[in-house]
Formats: sequence, C-alpha cells, structure tokens
Amino acid sequence: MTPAIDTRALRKDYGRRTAVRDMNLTVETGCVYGLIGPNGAGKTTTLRMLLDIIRPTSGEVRVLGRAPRAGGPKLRRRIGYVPGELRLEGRATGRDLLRHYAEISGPVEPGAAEELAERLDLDLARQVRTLSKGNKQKLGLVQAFLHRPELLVLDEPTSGLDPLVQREFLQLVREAREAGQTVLLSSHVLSEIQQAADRVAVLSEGDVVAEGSVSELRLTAIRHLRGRVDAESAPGLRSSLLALPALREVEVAEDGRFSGVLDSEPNALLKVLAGYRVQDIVIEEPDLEESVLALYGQEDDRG
Ligand SMILES: Nc1ncnc2c1ncn2[C@@H]1O[C@H](COP(=O)(O)OP(=O)(O)OP(=O)(O)O)[C@@H](O)[C@H]1O
Repeated sequence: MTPAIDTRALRKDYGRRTAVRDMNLTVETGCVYGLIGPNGAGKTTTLRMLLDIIRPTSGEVRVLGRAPRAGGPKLRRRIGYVPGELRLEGRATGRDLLRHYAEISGPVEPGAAEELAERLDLDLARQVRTLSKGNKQKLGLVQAFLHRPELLVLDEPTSGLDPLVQREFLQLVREAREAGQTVLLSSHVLSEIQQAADRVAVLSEGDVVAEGSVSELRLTAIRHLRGRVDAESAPGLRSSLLALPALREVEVAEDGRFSGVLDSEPNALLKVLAGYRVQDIVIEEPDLEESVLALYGQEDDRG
C-alpha cells in the first residue's frame, strides 16, 4: 500500500538556517504518527511542506501518493489540517465558517459539525472573533475532522485546550484511526504523543534524532523523583538509593527529603521504598528536552 506520507531528503533552509534537514519520513496509511520535539525543532515547517503552504528547498514529498504542489485543491480536500496558529477574525459565527468549509471540502454528513462541536464543548453560534484561543482551536479541530478526510495533519492540536477537551480530542483521534484515517500530529508534550500515537519521530534542530514505535523508543525512560521519609530513615535510605543502578543524582537530606533521576521503570525503586515510612512521593513526567538529549546520548554511544 502507498504510504500516506513519504518524504525523501526533504529540506527547508531559511537563509543560512536549516529548519528541516534532509528528512526521510514514512507514515503508513491508517496509523497515528507523532512528530515530537522542542520549540523550533522543525515540526511546523515539516507540516507546512506537506500541505504545500511552503516549498521545500530540496528533496521530495508524496502525500496520499501525490506531490502536494501538483495535487492542488483535489488533494487538499482529502486532507484535514489544523495549523499551529489559527487566525480567525470577522463577524461570521463558527457555524457560518464550518458551512463554508463544508462547501469547499465536502461532502459532510448532516449534523456532523454539531456533533463534533458538542463533543468538544464549542458554541457554534458565537462570532469567531469573540472566541477565546482554546475555542478557536476547537473550531480548527472541528473543521479538520468534519469531512472525515483520509489524512489529518494536526499542528499542536491540543494547545489551549483544557484537560477534559484534550481527552475528547484523543478519543476523536482513536476513532479516526479505527475508521482507517491516517493522523499526523505534532506536539511538544510527550504524554500526549504517548497516548495518541502508534509511531513517533523525535525532531531536534531539524533532524530526526529517533524514530520508531512509541514503546520501542522508551521515551519515558527519564523520570524525576522526589519525596520524603521520616528523618530517622534518612541514612538508611541514602545507602539503599545509592545502591540502585537506575537512579542517578541521588540526594537525601537529613530531614528525610530525597530526590533523584530515574533512568528506567520505577519497580526496583518502589521495592526499596516499601521498606520505609514514605510520607510523600512524586515521580514526574520526563522533560521532553531532556529525553531528546538522552536519545542523542544513546546515538553517540552507538556511533
Ligand atoms: N519564515 C521563517 N523564516 C525564518 N526562519 C524560520 C521561519 N519559519 C521557521 N523558521 C525557523 O525554522 C526553525 C524551525 O521552526 P518550526 O516553526 O518549524 O519549529 P517547530 O518545531 O514547529 O517549533 P514551534 O513549536 O516553536 O513552532 C526555527 O529555528 C525557526 O526559527
């Protein structure tokens, strides 16, 4: 089967700055694919090239089997797109705007706009210029999903959405996959990609530094740990924690507060902690930048 997206040595230079460097990316049809990376990594630039909003400096792109430039409006109709920064102005209501989109990209099932809006808790009767950032984002999502496109390209789709709406969005993504649609989404939030995506490419400064299935990449490898045991336990805990090979930067204060950086799953650590009176413990989601750097480190070790 032709991949939904295929790029070969895709590159975009802005003057002397390279935003995307010779990217080879294949997104198979029917998969949810995450592009993840810190700000400025090249995610938006990549997505814009796929949609023919900007032209690559060099390399090749195929989207749904076509070159975006040659595909024109016919190809565009097969794609739902949410840009990172959605500018919506004017007196039109959300409903007016969606009607307009539906005419361009249709056909749209009757009631589809209302159903999506309700799921995302969006009021379609309001003028778009009066909508908050989050509500504009919701309208962008409704617009992209409305005509059930074969491919959804979503740039930071959950920015500005509250957690409940984010959850509903993730559900929409799952349903899209079940319906055979392909989804490419970018994010700088690791947990979102982990919940939504089958595969992921990690971008850093225009390079794909890692690519694979979400479980393969073990992106959660780094976790920050902090907590507190009673003060009498502090010396014993210190030696137990120092003996754990997967725990770095161990610090245990005299009052029983402790912290460290965990490089693997927390099982061994939890076994150790079970022997103490733990008053408090927090294991934090890894920082994306740190995870990317860790991946870089692994690459270096191999090379
Ligand atoms: N029109 C432009 N002119 C010059 N440089 C640009 C332009 N657009 C993007 N860049 C640069 O290209 C690099 C990649 O930007 P891009 O917006 O693709 O990153 P991103 O991963 O989407 O990050 P963000 O989440 O901050 O948008 C950045 O260094 C950015 O400053």
